[in-house]
Amino acid sequence: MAAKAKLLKVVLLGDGGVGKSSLMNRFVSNKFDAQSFHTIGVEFLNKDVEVDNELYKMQIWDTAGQERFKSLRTPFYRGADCCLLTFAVDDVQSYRNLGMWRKEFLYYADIKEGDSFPFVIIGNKVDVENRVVGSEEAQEWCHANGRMPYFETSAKDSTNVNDAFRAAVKRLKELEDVIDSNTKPSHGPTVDLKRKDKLQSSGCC
Ligand SMILES: Nc1nc2c(ncn2[C@@H]2O[C@H](COP(=O)(O)OP(=O)(O)OP(=O)(O)O)[C@@H](O)[C@H]2O)c(=O)[nH]1
Repeated sequence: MAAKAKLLKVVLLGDGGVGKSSLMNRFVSNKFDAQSFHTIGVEFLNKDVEVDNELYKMQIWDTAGQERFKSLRTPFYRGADCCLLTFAVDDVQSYRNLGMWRKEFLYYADIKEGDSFPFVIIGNKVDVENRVVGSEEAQEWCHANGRMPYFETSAKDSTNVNDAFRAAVKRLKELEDVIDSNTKPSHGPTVDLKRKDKLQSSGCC
């Protein structure tokens, strides 16, 4: 019998119009709609993936980025296993808002600032000619804010979309490995690491 896939709740956040729905649809159905409408509330789709010989069912929650839908999206943050924070490389305000999105997620997911949590940052729309956010600048921000993995994607032409979603699973596994190795018996001082939410940021990768 085939092994059962582990269910992972993945939340997609970012300003309205940066391409969250388009990324989800490209990843799950390999489709792109140039006339994509704003999301109202949340929608989710599932996709099975294999990472390091393990099966995962990624349940991807696409949220409405517009401020007026805040109360509709925030109840869905709790229980998330990973979070993809998205901006568009041709929209500097969406890049400046990354910190706000991170804070909003941690607050409503009830995760303490400084706790270890698998975020991945996505700079979408790299196919456009008028990009205004540079790669290095974005990478530096990711490094300074918990060494989060950074991917530049295009939902339109598929660039890096699979890799960005899979990176969320890999990041989760990396942080779990850090927790596992920290909870193995050692001869050092005893620290209560039974609960994931007590682990401080490990700052790997
Ligand atoms: N050129 C280009 N356009 C894109 C890309 N991804 C999305 N778009 C377009 O950007 C617009 C907004 O895309 P959506 O996927 O609806 O954006 P969203 O982040 O889900 O927006 P909200 O639902 O309002 O939060 C649509 O016209 C898409 O076709 C991309 O990679 N390249």
